[in-house]
Amino acid sequence: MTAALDVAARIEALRRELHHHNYRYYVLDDPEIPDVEYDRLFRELAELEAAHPDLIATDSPTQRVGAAPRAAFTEVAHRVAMLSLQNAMDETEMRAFDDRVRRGLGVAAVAYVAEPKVDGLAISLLYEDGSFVRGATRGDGQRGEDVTAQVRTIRAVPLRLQGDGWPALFEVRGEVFLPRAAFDALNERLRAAGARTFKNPRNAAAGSLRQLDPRVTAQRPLNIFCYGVGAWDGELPAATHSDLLAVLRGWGLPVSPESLVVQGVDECLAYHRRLAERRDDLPYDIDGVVFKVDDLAAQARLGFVTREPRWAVAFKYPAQEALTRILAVEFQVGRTGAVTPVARLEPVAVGGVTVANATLHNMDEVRRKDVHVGDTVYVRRAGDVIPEVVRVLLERRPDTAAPVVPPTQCPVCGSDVVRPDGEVVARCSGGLYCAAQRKEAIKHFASRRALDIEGLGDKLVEQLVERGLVRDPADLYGLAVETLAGLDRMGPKSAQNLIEALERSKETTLARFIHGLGIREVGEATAALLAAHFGDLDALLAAQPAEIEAIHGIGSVVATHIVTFFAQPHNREVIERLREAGIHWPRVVPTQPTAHPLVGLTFVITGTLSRPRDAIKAELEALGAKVAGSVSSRTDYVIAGQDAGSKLERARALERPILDEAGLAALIEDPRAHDESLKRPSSAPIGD
Ligand SMILES: NC(=O)c1ccc[n+]([C@@H]2O[C@H](COP(=O)([O-])OP(=O)(O)OC[C@H]3O[C@@H](n4cnc5c(N)ncnc54)[C@H](O)[C@@H]3O)[C@@H](O)[C@H]2O)c1
Ligand SMILES: [Zn+2]
Repeated sequence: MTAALDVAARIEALRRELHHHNYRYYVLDDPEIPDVEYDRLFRELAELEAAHPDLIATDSPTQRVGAAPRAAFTEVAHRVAMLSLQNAMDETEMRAFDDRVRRGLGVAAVAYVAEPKVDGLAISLLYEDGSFVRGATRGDGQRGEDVTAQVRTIRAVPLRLQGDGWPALFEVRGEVFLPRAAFDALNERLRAAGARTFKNPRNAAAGSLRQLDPRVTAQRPLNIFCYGVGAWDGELPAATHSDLLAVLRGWGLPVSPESLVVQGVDECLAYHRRLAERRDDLPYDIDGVVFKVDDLAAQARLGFVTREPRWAVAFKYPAQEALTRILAVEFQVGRTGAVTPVARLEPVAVGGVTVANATLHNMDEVRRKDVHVGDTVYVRRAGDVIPEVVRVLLERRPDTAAPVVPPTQCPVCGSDVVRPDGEVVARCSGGLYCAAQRKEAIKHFASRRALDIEGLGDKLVEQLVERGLVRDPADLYGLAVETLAGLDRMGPKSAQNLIEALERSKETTLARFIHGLGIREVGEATAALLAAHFGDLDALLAAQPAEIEAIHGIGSVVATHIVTFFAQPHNREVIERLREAGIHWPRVVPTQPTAHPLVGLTFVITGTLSRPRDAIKAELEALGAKVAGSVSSRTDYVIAGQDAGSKLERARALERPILDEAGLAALIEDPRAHDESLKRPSSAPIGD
């Protein structure tokens, strides 16, 4: 007695739950749980109902299709019901389907049409005298939503048919879908706008088509494949489903290029396997292959059960979405120091592979999705992209769930992690030392505009780091000829050349050295300003943020980057070792507030430069110079960019010194050059 009551209660609970999920899925296009979870509940209900037929109710989710139309749309009554499909989850179930079909028809083998089951939503297109007149969603199978205006925005739907021979009135059915790339782009836009994103392309297609404002639909590049017909005036112009598809194609209706006639169940299985291999490469999501009895007369003999035809089956692929638990959130350090959260998952099968990690992008994303360690999450993996945590199931959060705490220290090297205001990405500040950033740091240090180590190309740096010969830029100066000569594509000669280039690079300038350290956002110009201001490295190492920020042309964010960089003990160690290796530079006379190197000099700026003229003007004024609007005999320097016109001509006529941007950087870096140039007669202009 209690057992029977328990069953009835369980059936009731399952129905309530499934109704709720149907509403989220079909009406809101925003499912709470992945399909596999839904299917599990659905199967449990179907089994209980099969064992207790007296408890079946006509409003049970097992007896119906989809959900009733939304009241906001005009309702459309389907002349021929739009049904669902029976499923086969594996080879055994696929063979069982074929057995039922053969027994039903009393034949030894059956020809089927194979069609990819594109993951979108079913649509009915009504044509009258060759013109598109109405589009409708499936709804609950009997009544759908009138989406004519929305369907008109889909370019692939012909508003007027080609050729001839169509009946006065007929209905074609197909699947509207959103290609995966368009789905990614759409979610990106929604995320940027702070709006709710779609879980997958299917929900995005349904949500886009079921927009009350067709202008919104028009912005989403929906597509369609037609796979069948509904109401039809008169005789069908074909005896088989494959011929019918050919007729539709001839009228200009898009049919999947993958559809194919296959003979018997073994060819069905082979087709299913072949398409599985290409699943990730298709530009749209598919969740299986639909096999349909090709002979239309045979289809009619087989007929229907409650919610699905007996002559078709959806042979499913492994689901691309699943539920699992977050065991931990770890932080990975990228090549350029970006620190990214990664979820370690209880391993789960998604899209045919076992997934144990999923990206969480950045801390903003972690907060937006409210991810806690211990949470049950909805993960998705489609195409060849990294699996993603789509959503947290808050109702399944355990009491022990812990918020994600971003690290303050780099998990690789222990340096401080910083995240400047307004930036999304947190970064490790141990650029010179951090193992995750090694290759990039050394490549930059050796580059032409930094220490200019000739012959030390990217490939060679990679080799040196991968073989453990070099861990930071200072290690370069301890390399021996014999070690280098043993590397790929290196001989004794090139090894010797590299050693000599390393030797030459030791004689550099302070600005190049600062630039070579690879401090975030410190490029050549900023390095030159720092060198000019501080004069020597120790003064810079001891500088407070306020002093750096006071230098014209350097903002607070960059000042923070500089101070944080020099505050890392590991970075300092590398700098010390570089100095011990013998790297040196000519002393720079530091800029004193009272003795700016350019005090009293007048500049004129003309032409197009790499930075706004105002920025250069501000920089010059900070160094004590005046910037004038026109060239005269009292002009000390003319800074000329691209396409300079009359001012440049006048400077030449007056024989004033002309500098390009590099010349200006050199002057700021080493103001003594100015004294030199002033000693020269001003009749020797710099530049051409
Ligand atoms: N996650 C949730 O909360 C939730 C809720 C409700 C339903 N669902 C999911 O929806 C599915 C059930 O929905 P359904 O009844 O629409 O069935 P279905 O999607 O499994 O199969 C029927 C549909 O397949 C589509 N289709 C694609 N290609 C086709 C082709 N070549 N020929 C014929 N049809 C083709 C049509 O739209 C058709 O309506 C299940 O996978 C279920 O998990 C999920
Ligand atoms: Zn680090």
